[in-house]
Amino acid sequence: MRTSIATVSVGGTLAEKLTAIAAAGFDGVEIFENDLLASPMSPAEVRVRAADLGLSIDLYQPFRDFEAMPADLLAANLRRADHKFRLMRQLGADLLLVCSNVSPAAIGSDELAAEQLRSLASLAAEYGIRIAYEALAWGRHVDDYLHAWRIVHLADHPNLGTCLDSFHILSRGFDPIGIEAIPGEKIFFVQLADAPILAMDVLQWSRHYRCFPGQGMLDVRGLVGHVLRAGYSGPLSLEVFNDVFRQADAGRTALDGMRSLIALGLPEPVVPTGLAFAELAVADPARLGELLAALGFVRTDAQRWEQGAARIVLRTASGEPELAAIGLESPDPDAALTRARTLRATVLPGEHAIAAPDGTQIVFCPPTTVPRSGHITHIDHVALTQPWHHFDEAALFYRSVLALCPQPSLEVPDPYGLLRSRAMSAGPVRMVLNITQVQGIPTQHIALACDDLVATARALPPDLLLEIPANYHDDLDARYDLPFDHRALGIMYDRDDHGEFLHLYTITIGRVFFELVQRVGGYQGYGAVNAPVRLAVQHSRGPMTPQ
Ligand SMILES: O=C(O)c1ccc(O)c(O)c1
Ligand SMILES: [Mg+2]
Repeated sequence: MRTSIATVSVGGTLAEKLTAIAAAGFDGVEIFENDLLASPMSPAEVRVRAADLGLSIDLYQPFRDFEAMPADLLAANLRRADHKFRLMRQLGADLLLVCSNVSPAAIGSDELAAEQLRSLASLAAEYGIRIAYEALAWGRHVDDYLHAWRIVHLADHPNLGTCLDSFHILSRGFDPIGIEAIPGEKIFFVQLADAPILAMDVLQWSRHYRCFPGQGMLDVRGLVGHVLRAGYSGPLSLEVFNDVFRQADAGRTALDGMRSLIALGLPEPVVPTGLAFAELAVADPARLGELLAALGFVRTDAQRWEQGAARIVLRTASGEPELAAIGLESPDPDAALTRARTLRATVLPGEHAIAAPDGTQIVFCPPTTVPRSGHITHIDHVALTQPWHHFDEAALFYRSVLALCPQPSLEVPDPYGLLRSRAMSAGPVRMVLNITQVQGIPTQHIALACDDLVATARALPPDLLLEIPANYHDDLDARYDLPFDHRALGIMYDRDDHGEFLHLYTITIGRVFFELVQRVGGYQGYGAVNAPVRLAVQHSRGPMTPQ
């Protein structure tokens, strides 16, 4: 399948966009009109530049508010189209996207829409150009892909087909199964975008929050299946409007887009079965060793500390302690590494090691079984702080390379801003991605699963624990009648429909702190309701000093 991407999807000038898109390995581009209008390059120069970079120009877009207009506007509209066809000839593009009319002047008549689109297609044919008609999710009369297809069918012109855009179809909840009823050769173009589920006006949602397939919650993979079964053989093209991507590095965004398309073509990945270890890079392991010993860990060699299946490695390195590597138990480490390589992940020296977007090393390990040795049984989750403009990239990486399922994003108030948090999980493997724009050194934490938190907390020296304000404990007393002394033990608490969650935090050393968690029943979350209190205390303790 050929790959393409709309220039609107990445940041930079048109020239910078084309360079980044070519470097990421795309076959072609959709030229977005705004990018051309703002460019000092003439259409002919753009054509040459794209050709030099090995990119075909697959589509020019958008052409707006054309169909089903009062008869007296048709001539002016065709004149406007004629200008664009001349432009496209210089550009070397032979496909024009016409999106459904949003003008209040548009008339709700399929016959009129078909008739005017037929005139447009006839004019286009004189230039060797074809028209792809797309239903915008907020079109005035046409907002459904099957409605757009009915009009195309009615118009019955060889130079007129339809353009399917996954966002417009899936955002409105339309069933994509209907795609299979459209003859493949009448699907002239396919645009792909994902999006997080947000309750907002669909136009705002589309223009600001689209993301690459796999980064959001829409079933883009399923839609592509329908498109292929319909017999479509043209390019799969990414069309993403995203405020963050516009500001991010074009090369990195384009590569991420390419990764999302590669992932769509791969079989479902091998799912990891456990968190094998967490490795911290530390200059002076003494303080962390002291903390681990207090938590009941036993040192098994110069660098390794273990308790049950929870393994912490302290690797000597300069700088503040930070999380350097995470071990993932995989039923097939070789296959996991091959998949990562296919998805253009950075493969590191050493066995089965790759780099996550934030530089954290991920190591695929074979599963092991370990006897219990204390109350701490294994690593429950690892929380990583991401730079704000790499959040979606990280989500795609953890999903496509590591087979973790994204959970909905949460927003957590911090005294100095807002923290966005998204868990990625597969069974017992849980990672939490946090982004914050709050000034300070971003923290990372390792949450250790414990089978009796009350007993463990009793044995801990209080000066190693984060002190939780009395107001929090007063509120817990108001809400629940808990059978343990949460106040004296410094334990925080949450409950959902499936079970209970008890947790506490250690002090922060460098960038890293530990959380001890006990899940009772089938509690699904991470105690996010308590995170604002934890963040406020961590700020007041001062380890997150502004950089
Ligand atoms: O937001 C828009 O107007 C717009 C334009 C062209 C498209 O292909 C599209 O999907 C959306
Ligand atoms: Mg589109």
